Amino acid sequence: MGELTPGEREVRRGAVGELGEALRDLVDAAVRTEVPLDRLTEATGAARELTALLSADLREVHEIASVDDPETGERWYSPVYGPGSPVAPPMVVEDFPDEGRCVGRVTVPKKLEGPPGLVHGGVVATLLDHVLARSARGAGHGGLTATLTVTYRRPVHLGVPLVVIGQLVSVEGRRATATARLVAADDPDTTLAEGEALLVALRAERASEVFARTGRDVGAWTSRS
Ligand SMILES: CCCCCCCCCCCC(=O)SCCNC(=O)CCNC(=O)[C@H](O)C(C)(C)COP(=O)(O)OP(=O)(O)OC[C@H]1O[C@@H](n2cnc3c(N)ncnc32)[C@H](O)[C@@H]1OP(=O)(O)O
Repeated sequence: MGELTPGEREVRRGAVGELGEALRDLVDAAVRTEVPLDRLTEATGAARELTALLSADLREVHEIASVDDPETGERWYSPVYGPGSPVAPPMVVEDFPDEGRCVGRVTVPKKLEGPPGLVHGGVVATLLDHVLARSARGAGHGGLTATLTVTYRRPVHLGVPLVVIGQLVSVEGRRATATARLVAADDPDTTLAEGEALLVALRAERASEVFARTGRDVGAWTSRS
């Protein structure tokens, strides 16, 4: 599919979000089901039919989705916040660019479980990484994560509304430092996990090389974004 007009993109984004929600429900059912074997087999056949339906027109692995805007960095299939992603929790993020801050709200479902009943530690790191990079990007310092330090202070439970706050702390040339906290929405004074990251903006020519395979102009990871 070629580039969409803004109107077409909005319509398609709505449909992509609906499919994403339906697939997240499906994934949730798939990881929680205890139905008998014959039902599992029946579901496998139905899932394969659905795959064939969607596979009639697929992007190559590096191609950017027609619903995305690579210049602003919007990713409709982001594994963190993408409305179309079956694997995203998904997190809903509010940006406060003037304050170099962003606030994510998320309730992590069963599919992202680590220890029984708890959120997988790698998922905690992913949520923190996202708000760390995003707080810097919102304030005009787009960059890739060069270092990420995560401190796990308390177990993070599945099915509980969480708030993840990213804050840009400092900028020096192409380097930005940000910190983040993850708390339960009903107990915001108790830090469950915290993160610190160094984000390094790509030089424009390096960004062209790194993203060449997408075939599009991707500006969101350089210092001008
Ligand atoms: C709307 C929706 C929004 C959506 C918002 C979306 C948010 C999504 C968040 C996802 C974030 C990710 O997962 S990003 C993906 C994971 N990260 C990556 O893939 C990065 C892989 N690493 C690299 O590509 C590279 O190592 C870089 C880019 C980090 C640095 O390489 P480079 O660009 O060549 O930089 P280089 O010249 O070496 O260094 C530049 C400066 O940074 C310093 N520096 C570089 N690396 C380090 C380091 N590890 N520790 C300390 N310092 C370092 C250097 O000393 C130097 O300082 P000085 O000499 O200038 O003083």
